[in-house]
Amino acid sequence: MSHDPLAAYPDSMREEIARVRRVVADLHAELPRYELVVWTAGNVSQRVRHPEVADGSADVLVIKPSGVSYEDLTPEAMVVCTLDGELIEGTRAPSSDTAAHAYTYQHMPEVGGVVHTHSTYATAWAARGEEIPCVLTMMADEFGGPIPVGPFAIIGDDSIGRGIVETLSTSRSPAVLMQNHGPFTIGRDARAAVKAAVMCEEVARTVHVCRQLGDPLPIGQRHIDSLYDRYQNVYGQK
Ligand SMILES: O=C(CO)[C@@H](O)[C@H](O)COP(=O)(O)O
Repeated sequence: MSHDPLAAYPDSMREEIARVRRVVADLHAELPRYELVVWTAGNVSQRVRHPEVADGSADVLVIKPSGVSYEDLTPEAMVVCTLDGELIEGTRAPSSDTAAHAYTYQHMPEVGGVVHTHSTYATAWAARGEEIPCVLTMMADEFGGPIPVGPFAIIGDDSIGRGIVETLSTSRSPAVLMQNHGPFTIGRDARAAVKAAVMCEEVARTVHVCRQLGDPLPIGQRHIDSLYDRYQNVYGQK
């Protein structure tokens, strides 16, 4: 009889994992569509919460397999891991950034989605280790201030995840520019994290272009707070 790696999880969680497989597979197509990646250089994940373990310790994450072309990322190709980054279900190894995603979920319980790209303009700011100043109303809306820089960290252990959490735990921004590497974004779900990645690249480009023409004008903190509050709590279809 074949072994079911998800057998220990409640039926409702297994159904949610199947749904999130489709969500995460579909969202990966947004990365090349918005020109945030080349080749396979980006990844998306979403948390699935265990309905009977409130502290999040039994949650899992769904992420793409490492090094697989975006056109081959079907729901069945997605990989399910624990929040320790251990493989639960998948036919290929999970993304090489799984440890960073997992650490973020472990230490930021409100986070439901994580995205990593090497999008050109945001990564250029990361290469300089300079935060993107909040000089656009669009930045105040989505980021609530500057987009911060996280520490230089080498892939392979928890150091990237630690840098993401240390930086974003003291910022309203859903995006962090990991020095010399590129942007990581978070959200209440994977779609929100993908939106943050799209908006991060857009404002990185706009502020870069602005800086070619002169010095951008600052926005007063009172206005940044007001814009952020409106966008986060009023804007759009509720
Ligand atoms: O930054 C890196 C490698 O340095 C990774 O983000 C890869 O570029 C994408 O890796 P996979 O998700 O395909 O494993």
